[in-house]
Amino acid sequence: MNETHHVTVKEEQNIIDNTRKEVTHIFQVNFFAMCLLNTFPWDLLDRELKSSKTSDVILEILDKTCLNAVCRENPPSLKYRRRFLTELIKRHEMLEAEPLDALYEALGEVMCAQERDTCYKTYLLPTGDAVSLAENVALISEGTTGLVTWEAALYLAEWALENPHIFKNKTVLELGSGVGLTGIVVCRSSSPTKYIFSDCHPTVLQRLRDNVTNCLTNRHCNSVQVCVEQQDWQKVTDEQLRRIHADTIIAADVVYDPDIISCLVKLLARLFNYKFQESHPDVYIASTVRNPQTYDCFKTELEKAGLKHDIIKDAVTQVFPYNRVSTIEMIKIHA
Ligand SMILES: C[S@@+](CC[C@H](N)C(=O)[O-])C[C@H]1O[C@@H](n2cnc3c(N)ncnc32)[C@H](O)[C@@H]1O
Repeated sequence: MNETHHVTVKEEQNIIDNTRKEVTHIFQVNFFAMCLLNTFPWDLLDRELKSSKTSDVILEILDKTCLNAVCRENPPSLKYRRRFLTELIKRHEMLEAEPLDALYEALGEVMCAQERDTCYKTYLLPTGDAVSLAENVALISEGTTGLVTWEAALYLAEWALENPHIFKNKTVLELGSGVGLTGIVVCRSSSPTKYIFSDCHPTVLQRLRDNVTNCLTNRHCNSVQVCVEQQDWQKVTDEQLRRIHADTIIAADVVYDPDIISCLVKLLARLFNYKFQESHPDVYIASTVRNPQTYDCFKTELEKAGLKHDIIKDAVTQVFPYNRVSTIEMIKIHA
């Protein structure tokens, strides 16, 4: 019997449809997280345009990005949308097809509007749910790094999605929460009893409160008790720590400046040495290793404070789009 399988017209159409769905989905995920435009799969789009000989895929992308309801409500920055639409128009022009009115109308709309300091980045969860956070356009502003989501926060959130048991029915304290991505994902996916977001910077705290209020409504996690606290690692009191009584402590990208390492380690040592807690908390810290010297200094300080650590090497499923070139290391600290 001849076992050669000839691809039927229907199967071929299915392959084409799936490829198109995949391309439009990647464009949507990258657009809402405001990924660099050169990380978009433009070559796949070009191929799709050439093979289908229609502009349909461009219209689908437009529908899933600039014209999508999420974009109307929580838009990426104007500059970003302008550059995105300009690139989309360029790709479409290469097809030598009739100009698409919808593309030019969308560009016209963003050309007239006025840029703001704040934009929205939206991260899509595996359930399809969106987490839209108000973030600053600049990586550092108002003297803080806390107004944007950093890669280690996205990594820690991906790890949390795969390890809900670490958080389920626990009181979780997050140090240096920034705009709140990790905690919001944990609260939406892992059913902690209580989640305490914390930071020291007043503008960051205000932004954090807004994001937490918008992203953690009763619809998302009605059983989690959520609060946002001002907590400076240098000033946090025994009374505050006693009241929080955390089972699990997490932090992302808090080891970036040699000046703050010593007060962070002192706080961690206090958390381990408290008599009021029958058992030690579980402490997980995810860090982007930008400067190996700074990171080594953190580990040396941990050792000096009598704290040991294990490197967590779990592979995580990639959920969020971010630059995975830099090394991100997660450690679990123990006494
Ligand atoms: C690089 S950002 C990381 C924010 C967030 N965890 C993320 O990864 O997206 C560092 C955060 O640590 C906070 N931070 C720095 N020093 C602190 C201190 N002494 N006490 C409390 N928070 C601090 C900053 O305000 C900032 O929000």
